Amino acid sequence: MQILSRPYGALHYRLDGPTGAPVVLMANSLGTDLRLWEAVLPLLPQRLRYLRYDKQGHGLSDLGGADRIADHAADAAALIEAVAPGPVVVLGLSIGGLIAQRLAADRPDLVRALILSNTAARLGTPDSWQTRIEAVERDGMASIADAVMERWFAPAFRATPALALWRNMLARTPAAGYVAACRALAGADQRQASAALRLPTMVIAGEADGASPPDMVRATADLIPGATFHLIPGAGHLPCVETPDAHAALMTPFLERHAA
Ligand SMILES: O=C(O)CCC(=O)CC(=O)O
Repeated sequence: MQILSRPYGALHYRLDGPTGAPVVLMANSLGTDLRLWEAVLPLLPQRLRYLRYDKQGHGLSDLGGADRIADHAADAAALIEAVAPGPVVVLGLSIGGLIAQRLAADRPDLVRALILSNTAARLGTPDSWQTRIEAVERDGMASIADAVMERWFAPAFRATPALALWRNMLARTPAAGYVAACRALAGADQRQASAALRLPTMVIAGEADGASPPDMVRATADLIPGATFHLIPGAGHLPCVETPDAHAALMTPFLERHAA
């Protein structure tokens, strides 16, 4: 297990791939840990190195209490500086995509190109996040799990035995870590900063995504000059889990081109 020391404690990460190869940083969604990428990782170019991590308050990382996306972006910057010779390609999914956009805005020296999957420059509303925070604080993580599974996955995947594992991952996320990340999402509006981004960017949506529907994702692609928009038919919020072949097929040419 690999650990980066942060002021609040340990940040758990994992680096896979050939020593010295160009690095791709992968930033997870809300309520998931670095296992999010396990199905898609073997399908991506094997000449590259993949740096995954558990954002604070998730997986094996300590709870930092960060309630701003900028704090999560600072963790990502520290990880790149410690582990990878930046600039790197950053792949962020959902809140991970907001972290990626913030990182590219705050530390353009560390980011070579962006893949923004199932995300937007603004996700939900402060009120919708407050409602979710109150539900978790009152009734615990398990109380929101069924509704979240419906937003994460299309019906066909929800009928498979694998659903139980993803439900468990969510339900076992520390409530305090989840709530802190919800607070960061409530305050996150990257629209102005992302409109000023000037780097190669691909944006991916899932046709059946109930958390970041295609129109919302497309609006963010339209905001970033030169960004390309791609839709995965039948995919929900986590195409790296549900349709890894299609997700990898879209990302591979971009990675081959931009991960120097
Ligand atoms: O997945 C994320 O990072 C945030 C978007 C969301 O609300 C996903 C969910 O439905 O839990």
